Amino acid sequence: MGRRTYSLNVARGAASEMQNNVWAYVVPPVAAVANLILSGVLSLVWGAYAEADTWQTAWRSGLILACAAAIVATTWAVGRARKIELRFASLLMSSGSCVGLFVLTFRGWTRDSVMVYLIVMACASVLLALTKLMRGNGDDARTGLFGELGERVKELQDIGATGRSKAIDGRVVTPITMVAGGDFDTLAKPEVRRSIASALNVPAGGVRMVGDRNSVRTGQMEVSPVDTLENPPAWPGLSAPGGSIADPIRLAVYQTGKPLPLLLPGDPGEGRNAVGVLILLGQSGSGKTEFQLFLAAEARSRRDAEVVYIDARKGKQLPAAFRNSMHLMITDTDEAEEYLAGLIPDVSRRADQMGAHGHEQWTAGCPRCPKFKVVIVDEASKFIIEAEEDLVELAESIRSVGIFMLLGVQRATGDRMPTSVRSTTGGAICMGVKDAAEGARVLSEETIAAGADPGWKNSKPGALYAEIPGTDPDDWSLPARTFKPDRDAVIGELVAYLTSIGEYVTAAGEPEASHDAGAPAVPVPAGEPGEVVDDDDDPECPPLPIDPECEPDPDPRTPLTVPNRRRIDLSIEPETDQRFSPSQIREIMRQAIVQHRDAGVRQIKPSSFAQVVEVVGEEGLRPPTITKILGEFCEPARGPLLRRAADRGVYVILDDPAAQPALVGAAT
Ligand SMILES: Nc1ncnc2c1ncn2[C@@H]1O[C@H](COP(=O)(O)OP(=O)(O)OP(=O)(O)O)[C@@H](O)[C@H]1O
Repeated sequence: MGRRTYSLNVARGAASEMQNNVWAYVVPPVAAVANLILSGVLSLVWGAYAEADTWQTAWRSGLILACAAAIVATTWAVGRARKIELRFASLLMSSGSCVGLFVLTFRGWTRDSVMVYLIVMACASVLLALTKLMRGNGDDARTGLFGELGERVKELQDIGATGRSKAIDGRVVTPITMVAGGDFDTLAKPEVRRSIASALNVPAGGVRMVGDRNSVRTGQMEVSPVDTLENPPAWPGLSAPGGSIADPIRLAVYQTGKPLPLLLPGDPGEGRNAVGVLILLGQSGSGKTEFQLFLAAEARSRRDAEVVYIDARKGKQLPAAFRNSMHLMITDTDEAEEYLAGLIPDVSRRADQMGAHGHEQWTAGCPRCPKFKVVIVDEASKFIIEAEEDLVELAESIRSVGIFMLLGVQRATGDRMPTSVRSTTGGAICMGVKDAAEGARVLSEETIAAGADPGWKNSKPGALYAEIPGTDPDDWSLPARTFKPDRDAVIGELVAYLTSIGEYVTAAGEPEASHDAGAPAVPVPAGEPGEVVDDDDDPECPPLPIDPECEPDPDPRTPLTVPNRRRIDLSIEPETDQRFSPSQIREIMRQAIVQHRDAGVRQIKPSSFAQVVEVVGEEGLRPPTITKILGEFCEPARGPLLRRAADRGVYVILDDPAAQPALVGAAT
């Protein structure tokens, strides 16, 4: 008795309430009968059958009238929140009781008066019972289309106001404004989000509360009814092969279907910082390796990036074609430590190089900046612990010199990820971990408070939350997922691209990595600042358009060294004070290359033209000019006569100027 059970099924948009409380139905008729008995007793001792004088009758009836008025008024007031049916039935019940009590007490019982009383009270009891049975409590939160959700919404209305909901990208977005003095964050509590998720029967992570950064009172509730990340999207291919590393890298897709862009360099124009060090947290099996492979392949396919992949644990298990595609692949712990230690002096070298031409930070498209360096360190915990100071120093300094470092870790506990390192990182990506608390080690409080819960463990590999510069902070608590892994396709496309630009060559049938690390981002125009450029104004030889597929030498300012080896007679005699036009210089160099080829020489370097320099003179053929001209000879428009070899600053002389460059297996 007295137990109530609810069964709620909001998913069907209906709710029902079963009432086992029989008192609710018994009390009204019993009370009506008790009231009748009471009126009989009162009529004998106080009312119609008592020998009362006028004064006694007056004050007794006055008292009963006052009590009756109080009962009727209270019934009316209390029933205000109830539906009109219940209010009417309860008012009929109480007023019927009061009128009946008064009339039967002071007029005496007649058959008609008793029958009228009984009929009215029976009617009121039936109405009450019906209302109870059919409409629950008969109040506004009665079972209905939204069941208890209506009650929750009503509660919400007491503390704030909801705006009109909109469906955006598969989510239902509802603006909420709290009452003055209210705090939107109270809605972001996990228990509130969970009860809303439960009421709506959506996944726990399907309810986000995104606060307004400019107001503590306003925000929006986002409900994602369907988990669109259940099936990861198919890999759409490399996002910008041959493009700049400054172009967004497409690695994952938000739950809303929007791509998650990864922008590694900074952009002062847009007020965006370079990422510098990025932490990738995820337990074993959460999809870190696939993420790193995607990222490495994407970065390697950008013309101005140099990619170093460090995986001392299972690097040797990675496909050979992938390993050979990297500029530098390190699979040995000692070598990795040595490399990371060497990055510190590299930072100051790069800073000097950029500072020399007045750049405060790495700038996309700058011909004098070194290539953007992408260093991916899988299983980085070991290095983080052993080289904490070095990593802190790197994290503080690499951002501006065009280095990005990804540190992949499985745990981010204090012993594996010191606060000193965590506080200097420029972003974090959290894949599946044990629970939200583990994720909170790398994600911000706001992200977790808004509803981010990366506790997928390894049940949803590739699912992640990303806090990275260049993304909307409102999206930091929005889950995303990497593309469905397809290593063969990723590596195949990368190798095809590298082959097409001559940076993936094979020797004896085995792929070889190209090693042009440190080369300038784009071809360097001839001449230093202030120096007279020798041929730009020459109408006979307009400068060729810059071809990203044929990059110049790493550092064209390196002075030429004349090797001690057999010279080839070019049959050109130096003429005193003779000045060569740019087109003549090119012709002489072309002849030199052809003669080298005829003599069986397969590769040349800028230093191979020492004899030409003797003829033309240093003024006409400075090192940057030689580099530029050699670059031009790689152009399809100029033959091509050469193609860049895997080794830095080395060019392969092509047998047939019309031959396609960079065929796999071509001689090096
Ligand atoms: N987006 C994705 N969708 C579906 N499966 C994925 C996705 N990303 C990765 N996987 C799969 O999840 C599994 C684990 O991925 P991966 O090896 O990258 O995890 P990991 O975090 O590197 O694990 P470990 O640290 O143990 O190497 C692999 O079978 C991989 O193919």
